[in-house]
Amino acid sequence: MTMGHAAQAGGHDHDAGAAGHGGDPGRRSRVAVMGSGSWGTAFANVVADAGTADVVMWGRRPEVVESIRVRHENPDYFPGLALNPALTATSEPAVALAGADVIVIAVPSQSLRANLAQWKPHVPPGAVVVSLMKGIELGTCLRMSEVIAEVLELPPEQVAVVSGPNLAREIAERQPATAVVACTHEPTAVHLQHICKSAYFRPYTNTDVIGAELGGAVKNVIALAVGVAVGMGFGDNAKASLITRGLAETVRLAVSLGADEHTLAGLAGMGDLVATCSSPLSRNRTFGERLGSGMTLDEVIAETRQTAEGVKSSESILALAQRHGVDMPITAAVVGMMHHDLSPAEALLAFMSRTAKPERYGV
Ligand SMILES: NC(=O)C1=CN([C@@H]2O[C@H](COP(=O)(O)OP(=O)(O)OC[C@H]3O[C@@H](n4cnc5c(N)ncnc54)[C@H](O)[C@@H]3O)[C@@H](O)[C@H]2O)C=CC1
Ligand SMILES: O=C(CO)COP(=O)(O)O
Repeated sequence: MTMGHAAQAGGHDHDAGAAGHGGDPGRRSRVAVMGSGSWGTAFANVVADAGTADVVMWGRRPEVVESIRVRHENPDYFPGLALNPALTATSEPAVALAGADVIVIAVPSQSLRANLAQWKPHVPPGAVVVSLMKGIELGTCLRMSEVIAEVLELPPEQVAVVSGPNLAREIAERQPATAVVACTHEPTAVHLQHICKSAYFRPYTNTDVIGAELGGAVKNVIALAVGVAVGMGFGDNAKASLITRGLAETVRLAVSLGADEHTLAGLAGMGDLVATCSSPLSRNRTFGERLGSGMTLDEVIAETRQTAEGVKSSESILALAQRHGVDMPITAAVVGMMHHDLSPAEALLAFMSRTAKPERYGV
């Protein structure tokens, strides 16, 4: 299903128009979307379709930027798909960031810190920075919003997260979807909700940033495990078991880090987990499926063009869990397969031969 631009443009609320942090209630927002891969492009298009803000994208490759600007198309990620003609693009970070009151970031998680260091001199004071990323930094075990706050020296009310069941291709095709906009400062979340709410994209606010981010990061790891099971030829019982026990270990970690467990029962937790683990569009699930079907890790890596965040983040998530004394057996099995030459068959054996337990423990 692809809806025309006229159909989406009217979908925004007028009751949520209060400006966010440092904003001027009467002024139209300027949104910079940093990253023109799959999700950066699809989300920039959502904001342009919502119609309440001017949107400029930043991308590294001049030819992609030129195509977005002139032909309203991102040929690398969504060939043939018409982007909103109001979307503009640049390959100069300083140009994208100039005058932005909202900065949305969609680069691979492990490159975020280096990108922020380059962008920092151009970030306007008072801008709200929104993470679309679903990863945990290697080494520091920090969530993306924590990396943003640390490098840009921003208070929590200027840092937000958008997460949920948001497979980029479906959203680029303007299929209906929901999401969570999380910020500890609720008026900021409401402002961002206003900026990205359209006829096909329905964001809900939440003040639980920790839960929203951990839900998004851990589901990538569980999707790798589900993919492996699918690749090994297993059916829906195995998938449902991994999704459900994956949610259990996500909740254990998130709650021990201060999240509200209701967030993990919501769109950024269960919603995203179900979408990602069920969809052939998921890069993480596809990565796992290739490994489970007998390809070597090197072969899978060579075939994977886009970011499968769970591969690297599985290590930082397991380190975080160990630091907090949280048991995450599926994550441990994924780390074994991704980083320690554990075969899918060995990982399955390790998981199934764990000591018997009550369903609910350690929360
Ligand atoms: N694609 C999806 O459906 C969704 C992705 N996400 C998250 O969004 C984040 C970005 O993912 P995608 O856009 O899907 O990835 P992608 O692989 O499609 O695009 C990543 C973009 O970052 C650029 N890039 C790569 N290395 C870079 C570096 N060192 N510095 C600056 N830019 C660099 C690439 O050229 C590309 O434009 C990830 O954390 C992912 O988990 C979240 C929701 C949905
Ligand atoms: O986060 C996503 C959907 O919400 C996209 O998942 P993948 O990164 O596995 O494609």
